[in-house]
Amino acid sequence: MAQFTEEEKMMRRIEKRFSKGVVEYGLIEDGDKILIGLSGGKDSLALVELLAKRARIYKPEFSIVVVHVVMKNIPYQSDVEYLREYVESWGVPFLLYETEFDAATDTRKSPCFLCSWNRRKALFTVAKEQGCNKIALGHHMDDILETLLMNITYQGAFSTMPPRLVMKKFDMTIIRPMCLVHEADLMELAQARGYRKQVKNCPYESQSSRSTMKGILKQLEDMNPEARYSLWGSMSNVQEELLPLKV
Ligand SMILES: Nc1ncnc2c1ncn2[C@@H]1O[C@H](COP(=O)(O)OP(=O)(O)OP(=O)(O)O)[C@@H](O)[C@H]1O
Repeated sequence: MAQFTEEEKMMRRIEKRFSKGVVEYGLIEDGDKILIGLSGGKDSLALVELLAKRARIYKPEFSIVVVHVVMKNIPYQSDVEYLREYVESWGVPFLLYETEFDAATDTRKSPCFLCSWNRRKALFTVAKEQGCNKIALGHHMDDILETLLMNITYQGAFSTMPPRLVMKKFDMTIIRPMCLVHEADLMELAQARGYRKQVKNCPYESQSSRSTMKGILKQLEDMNPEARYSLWGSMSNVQEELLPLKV
């Protein structure tokens, strides 16, 4: 019987969960043109590899293009040449898109909100320019569960970042093909591939509530090793009759 190395086992786990997510949530269809948002972090670097390999398979037939958005007014250095080389090594076209925003014009909104809003706008602009019908983001299962816990705790809403979000108004669909992939596996992949770390020096960056939720997810898994699957399952098993719905 074939013996797999730890690295091969990790890759098989990632590819299996990636394919399951893609099929279960209907993320890729024949004729799709998908724009991948590449931040330079480990998750979107992995997403480029997974989608590039998938695009070589005959069915469904789809094409991909990658964009890295640089926010000129944020002193956040990206190693653009490294990203370009990495993406092109997978045979995928790489685009660089520079934009900026003025945090002083809307002081009611935090710079982080404005930055991510403008980054999202840039992704839509490039997707339209390139004739893409979908935008793929590098969120994984842990990101989605942490957002679920954050939305319950801070927003009082049972919601998260869905694997597939159809935005009718913009004629665009956001997809998260790594929705079932575990972050621990992506960390191993990053090490195995030796991704170059991007210098993060955004003066506004704070990850506090997300890293608290990461800790809570970990505690839940310590209590019940199946907790992540239960949390995930709860999102498609809403028992309305057992909830306090107002009359
Ligand atoms: N500067 C950017 N240019 C293009 N896409 C981006 C950029 N920043 C983020 N994205 C997209 O949005 C997703 C979520 O962004 P977020 O900032 O939460 O991720 P990250 O932790 O910086 O990086 P990654 O998820 O790639 O490890 C990324 O996975 C990527 O697909």
